Amino acid sequence: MSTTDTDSSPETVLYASPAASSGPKWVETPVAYDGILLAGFGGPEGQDDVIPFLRNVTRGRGIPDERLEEVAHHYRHFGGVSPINQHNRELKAALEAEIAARGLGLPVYWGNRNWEPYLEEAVTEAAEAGDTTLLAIATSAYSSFSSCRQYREDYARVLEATGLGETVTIDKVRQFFDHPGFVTTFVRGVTDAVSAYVAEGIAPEKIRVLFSTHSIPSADAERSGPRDVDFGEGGAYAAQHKAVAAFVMAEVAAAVADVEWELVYQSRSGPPTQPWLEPDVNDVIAELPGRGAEAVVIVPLGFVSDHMEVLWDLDTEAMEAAEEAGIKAVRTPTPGIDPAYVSGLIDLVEERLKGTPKAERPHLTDLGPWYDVCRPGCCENIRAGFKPVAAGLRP
Ligand SMILES: CC1=C(CCC(=O)O)c2cc3nc(cc4[nH]c(cc5[nH]c(cc1n2)c(C)c5CCC(=O)O)c(CCC(=O)O)c4C)C(CCC(=O)O)=C3C
Ligand SMILES: [Fe+2]
Repeated sequence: MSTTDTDSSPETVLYASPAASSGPKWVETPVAYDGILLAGFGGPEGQDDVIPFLRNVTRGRGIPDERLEEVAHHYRHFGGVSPINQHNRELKAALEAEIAARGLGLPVYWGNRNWEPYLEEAVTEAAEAGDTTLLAIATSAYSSFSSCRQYREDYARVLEATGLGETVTIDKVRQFFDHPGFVTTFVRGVTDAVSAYVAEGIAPEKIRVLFSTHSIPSADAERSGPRDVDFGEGGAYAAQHKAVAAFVMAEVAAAVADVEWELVYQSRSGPPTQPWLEPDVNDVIAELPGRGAEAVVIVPLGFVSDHMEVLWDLDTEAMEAAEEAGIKAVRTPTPGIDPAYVSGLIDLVEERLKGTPKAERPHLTDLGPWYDVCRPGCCENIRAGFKPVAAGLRP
């Protein structure tokens, strides 16, 4: 399987033209970006925010009220506060420090898709400062509607809503699932966890590593990534996770021991009649003792920080499942503001500023380095219908 650009030569990296309204839409020379747009998911920061936030997230997608109540309960348990905004404040500060250390002189504007500060405010602030050629970093590493295209739809929606569509362009860095900066935390976390179990006297054959990511509708998964490349069952989304997990486990085998692993899914929503990616993390944990496991390492491979999906679905529910199953369990860290992750994100910015050829771009799996510019139809979602997107190749 190859992921060469499908409608241009594999070596060709395309860049947005700074002038959105005139001239070619895409050019083949690097762009002098003048600001970074840090795009977050957003989360509530008090009990009164919880329901309005959930309505924002599910707007137009027909999530039943019962499901909203169920999810509201997870937030209420933590005082109505998701840690995700605080993570992004810290990430913004860390990115600014790295940019300053490298003398790049780029401001970072932070905005969220679903809660304050909204992307609208960030883009308006950038435009007011005269920073109109923006490079977005979304806090999301893989390809799928929810993890890539929906961010691009929101950039387009915000440009329209603010009336800045003719003055501001928003490009994005490539999906970074296999960039060393993102993967380092997971390699270290799994290596440490497996080593600790072995040091406790647990044989490697009795250990299982479960890589967990957000479940998505199977139909979205099939459409993840560029339209005309076949990535097998689960599309690019599943293929990317499996490739990164295999890389991590090869590192663990070299450092400690060979350990069995599996990709599992969490946080499913939507009606039971709609197929989503499986198996569920808790179902697999329940079966582990019957398969000879005594200890499990849970790896939040799909997530960049310890937000609600990690705190509730893994640290609360999956830990309970492990206790019920009578096996030992640990959860490894997310990248958060790991210096390797922060510096990796700025490497992604620099490769765009410099126009680093694809062949020289760091990537740890055969699937990468991923596209800078999403191809037409990439990560489409037929349920949500067609909406305009930014940061894509014009059809
Ligand atoms: C792939 C993926 C990521 C990873 C990529 C990325 O990070 O972007 C992600 C992240 C997140 N998802 C989050 C929260 C929610 N996701 C929901 C709903 C959904 N997520 C989906 C997918 C993903 N989600 C899907 C297919 C749905 C259902 C339909 C829909 O709405 O598209 C709902 C609605 C209620 C429910 O159905 O559970 C909530 C509240 C938070 C914030 C956590 C916090 O506050 O700390 C974060 C970081
Ligand atoms: Fe989600």
